[in-house]
Amino acid sequence: MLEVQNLSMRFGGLLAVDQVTLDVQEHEIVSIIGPNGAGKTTVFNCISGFYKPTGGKILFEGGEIQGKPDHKISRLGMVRTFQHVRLFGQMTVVENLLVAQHRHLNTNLLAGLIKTPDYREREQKSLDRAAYWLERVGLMELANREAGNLAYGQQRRLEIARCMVTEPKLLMLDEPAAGLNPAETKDLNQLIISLKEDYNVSVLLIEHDMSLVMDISDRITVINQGRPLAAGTPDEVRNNDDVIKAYLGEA
Ligand SMILES: Nc1ncnc2c1ncn2[C@@H]1O[C@H](COP(=O)(O)OP(=O)(O)OP(=O)(O)O)[C@@H](O)[C@H]1O
Repeated sequence: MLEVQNLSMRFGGLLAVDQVTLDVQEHEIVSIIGPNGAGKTTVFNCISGFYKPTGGKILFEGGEIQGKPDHKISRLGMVRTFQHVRLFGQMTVVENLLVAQHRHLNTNLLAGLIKTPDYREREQKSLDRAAYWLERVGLMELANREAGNLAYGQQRRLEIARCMVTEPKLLMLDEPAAGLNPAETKDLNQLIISLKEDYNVSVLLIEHDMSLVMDISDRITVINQGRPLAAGTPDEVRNNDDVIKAYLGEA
C-alpha cells in the first residue's frame, strides 16, 4: 500500500532523514520508533506532503506521491494527526468533523449555495459519519462543546475521529499517546487495533510509549540519527543489539 524508498530530507547542512526505506501493507500496523530528533516526524512530513523530500521515492498504491501537496495526498486516502493537537479550537466538536469532510471532498461552493439534492445528500452523509465516529470515540455527549475546551485526551480522540470521517485507507498517527494517562493509553491501544480489525485501515505510527508500540505493531522500523537502524517484528526489534545500544545511549 505505502512504499518509502531511500527517502532523504536535507535542511541546509543537516541531513535529517538519510535513505530511509519502509513499507506498510494492507491491514497492518507499522510503527516508526527512534530516539528524540531521529527524524521520525520529518519522515511523516515527507510522506504526508508537508515537506518535499530531497531524495527518494514514496509510492501509495503504486503511484508516486513524493512532492505532491498534502491536500492531494489526503484525498488519495492517507491522512494524519499531528504531534501537537491541531483542531479548530473555537468550533464545536461536531463542526470539526464536518469541516474535515468538506475540505476532503472539495465541496463545490455553488452547489452549497443553492443546496442541490446531491449536496443535501452529501451533507446528510457527513452528519451521519460525524455522529458515528463521535459515538465510536466516546465524544457524542460533547458534540456541541467547543473543541478547545475538551480535556487533552478527548482532543486526541477527536483528532482520530476527524481523520476517520474521511474514510482513509492509511492513517498516520504522530505520537498519539503523548500526554495521555495510562487508562487513556489503554483505550487508544484498543481503538487503534479496532481501526485495523473492524475498519480495515492500515496504520503508520510514531510513538515513544514502548509498551503501546510493542503491543499493537505488526512491524517496527527503528530510525537513529536519520538513518534506518533496524526493522522487524516487535520481538526482533526488542532483541536487536543496535537498537538496545541506541536507546541506552539516549538514557
Ligand atoms: N523544518 C525544519 N528545518 C530544519 N530542521 C528541521 C526541520 N524539521 C526538523 N528538523 C531537524 O531534523 C531533525 C529530525 O527532527 P524530527 O522532528 O523529524 O525528529 P523526531 O524523530 O520526530 O523527534 P521527536 O521524537 O523528538 O519528535 C532534528 O535535528 C530537527 O531539528
